[in-house]
Amino acid sequence: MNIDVVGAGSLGLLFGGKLQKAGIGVRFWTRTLEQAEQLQHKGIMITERSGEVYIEPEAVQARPVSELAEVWRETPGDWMLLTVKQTHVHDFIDQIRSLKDLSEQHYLKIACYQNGIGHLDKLQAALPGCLLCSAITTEGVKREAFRVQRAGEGETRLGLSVTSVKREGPTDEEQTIFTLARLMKQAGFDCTVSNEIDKLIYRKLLINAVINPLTAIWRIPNGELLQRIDRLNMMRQLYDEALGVYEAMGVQMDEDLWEQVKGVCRSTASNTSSMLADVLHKRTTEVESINGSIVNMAKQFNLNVSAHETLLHLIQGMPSEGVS
Ligand SMILES: NC(=O)C1=CN([C@@H]2O[C@H](COP(=O)(O)OP(=O)(O)OC[C@H]3O[C@@H](n4cnc5c(N)ncnc54)[C@H](OP(=O)(O)O)[C@@H]3O)[C@@H](O)[C@H]2O)C=CC1
Ligand SMILES: CC(C)(CO)C(=O)C(=O)O
Repeated sequence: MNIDVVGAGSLGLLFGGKLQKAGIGVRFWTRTLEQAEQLQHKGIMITERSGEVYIEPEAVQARPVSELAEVWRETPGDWMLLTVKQTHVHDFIDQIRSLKDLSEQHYLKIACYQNGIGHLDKLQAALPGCLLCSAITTEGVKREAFRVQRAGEGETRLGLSVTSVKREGPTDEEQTIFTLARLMKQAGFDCTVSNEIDKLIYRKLLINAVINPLTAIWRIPNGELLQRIDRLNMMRQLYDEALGVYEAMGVQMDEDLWEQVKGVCRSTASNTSSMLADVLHKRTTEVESINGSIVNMAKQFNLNVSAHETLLHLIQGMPSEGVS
């Protein structure tokens, strides 16, 4: 079994590193040659509550993603874990577009970890023959060079979104996804297959659409959103607007979702949200695929989502190096 991890960032190094430690073959594909070389010289260090996991440099297979298509034609992998940000999905597509006509035996199976929505449609359009599995995870991981810090042990759910086009032919897609889940479990992750993955995608989207832009604008950790009534009111407005859109779309959410949103603020109280981290590092944020998606969905129903729209523009207008 060979797993290709595309994007050796926080999630990529955590999942790839632990899969490799469990004896599964892993190849890391980096954006730059420099990062591939760094991993091969330093190895990978994962710090978790239960201790440290170290992958020796000589055990790390890392190459720049520009070589992926060529290597794949010779030695195809079994699964690809796509752990780049939403803002880099189009670059990934450009790198592997030439693999879109692979044989039936070696078709691409990609597990997509991105927050927000929009990536599945882009991937499906560019790579119509591939199997797209969504990976929704509550892991909280940070990276500094070759070291990753796992905040706690989250849950990962794999599944086929209704937007994924069923592949033709005899392949049993569900069994294939169960196989990936088994490997993840073997590597120590709480990972199962869900037949409600769309609900989880929309739940996560709503949580990110409420917490991320506000923490990024106010530059506060997640828990501080609950400390003042004016912050809570703003959260509630974002929540109500998003829920109105979901209702119009016929997307069902749990009755206690508002409590769940506040629960995430509590359980990740000291976290710097990913959007705040991007703003602080002057990186392009994922706001377009988070609040921007809510705005786009609202347009289809002529709904007013002014809070999402305003935050979308405020965050898009923040200084960035324009790295994507
Ligand atoms: N971190 C977390 O705890 C969680 C993250 N997510 C989601 O998962 C996704 C990934 O997040 P995260 O791991 O934190 O992000 P990171 O920025 O840590 O990692 C992304 C990695 O992808 C690399 N990359 C960019 N473009 C390419 C490319 N074309 N080919 C190969 N590699 C590329 C980046 O390289 P470089 O650094 O050189 O630019 C970087 O190392 C995001 O959508 C995020 O919202 C979801 C749940 C939890
Ligand atoms: C749930 C939350 C808000 C945790 O920080 C997150 O997913 C993020 O920061 O992107």
